[in-house]
Amino acid sequence: MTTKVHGNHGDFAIEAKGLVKRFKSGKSFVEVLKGVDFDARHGDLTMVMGPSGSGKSTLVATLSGLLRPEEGRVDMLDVDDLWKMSSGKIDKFRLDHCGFIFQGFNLFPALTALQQVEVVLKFQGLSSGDAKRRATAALEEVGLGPRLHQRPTILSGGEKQRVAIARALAKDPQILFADEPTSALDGENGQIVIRLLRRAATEHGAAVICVTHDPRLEAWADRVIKIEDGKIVDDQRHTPDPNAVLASHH
Ligand SMILES: Nc1ncnc2c1ncn2[C@@H]1O[C@H](COP(=O)(O)OP(=O)(O)OP(=O)(O)O)[C@@H](O)[C@H]1O
Repeated sequence: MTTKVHGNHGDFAIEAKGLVKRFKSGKSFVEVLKGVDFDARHGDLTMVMGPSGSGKSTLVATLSGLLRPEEGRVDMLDVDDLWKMSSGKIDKFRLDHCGFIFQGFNLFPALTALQQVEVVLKFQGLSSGDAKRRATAALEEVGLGPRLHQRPTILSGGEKQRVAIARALAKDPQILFADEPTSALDGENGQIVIRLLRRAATEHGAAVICVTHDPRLEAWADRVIKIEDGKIVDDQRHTPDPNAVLASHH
């Protein structure tokens, strides 16, 4: 299975130019993104790092169609200038092509692991049978085959994050956004999660964009972009080590 779909932008899944985002603060505006150029390649795990408040989450929100920038453009897959599209089309694009993983898991309390994943696939238009098969396969891929019928309250933090990853990967997204995906987890579970993100890039060909504070995650990255005070201050390619160790096992 591969999602190496090349849109209009060759190796690039995302190409953004001159992003400016301002928020109102009292009577004035605070500029949180100060003209950011950003790109991400298919098959790369691209890490976005930087201090708290530097604009990482804001950048991801403007790239993924969640937050409209005041200036700049975002080209993604076969879309030129995402923000020129209607909000309905942006939502549809996000649903069809992007997966999201957040720190807080964002699971529905009443649904089992299987239902959490199925619901998204059905929303995308899959039949019940196909949704069930795809959801089961995605949960098995993250090692949750034995937990299909459990609800979030009895799952550990690491298991919940794996459900969220299965939900994001089940639709085989070409672009996967992860915002602090390991920060609520211990080292062992953090390692499971970062390895799954690495695999999403290597084996599924997804462009994985991972926002993190944790410099230890750099070991898995193809590229590390550093942002400070709304500007990109460093951008380095790395050779990832898929077998890197985040924490000693107890
Ligand atoms: N909706 C908003 N309204 C006003 N200010 C905002 C809003 N969202 C973010 N900000 C401000 O923009 C700045 C950047 O926020 P952002 O969440 O992008 O930073 P971050 O680098 O992701 O930080 P963290 O690592 O703490 O999550 C912060 O100063 C924040 O207070």
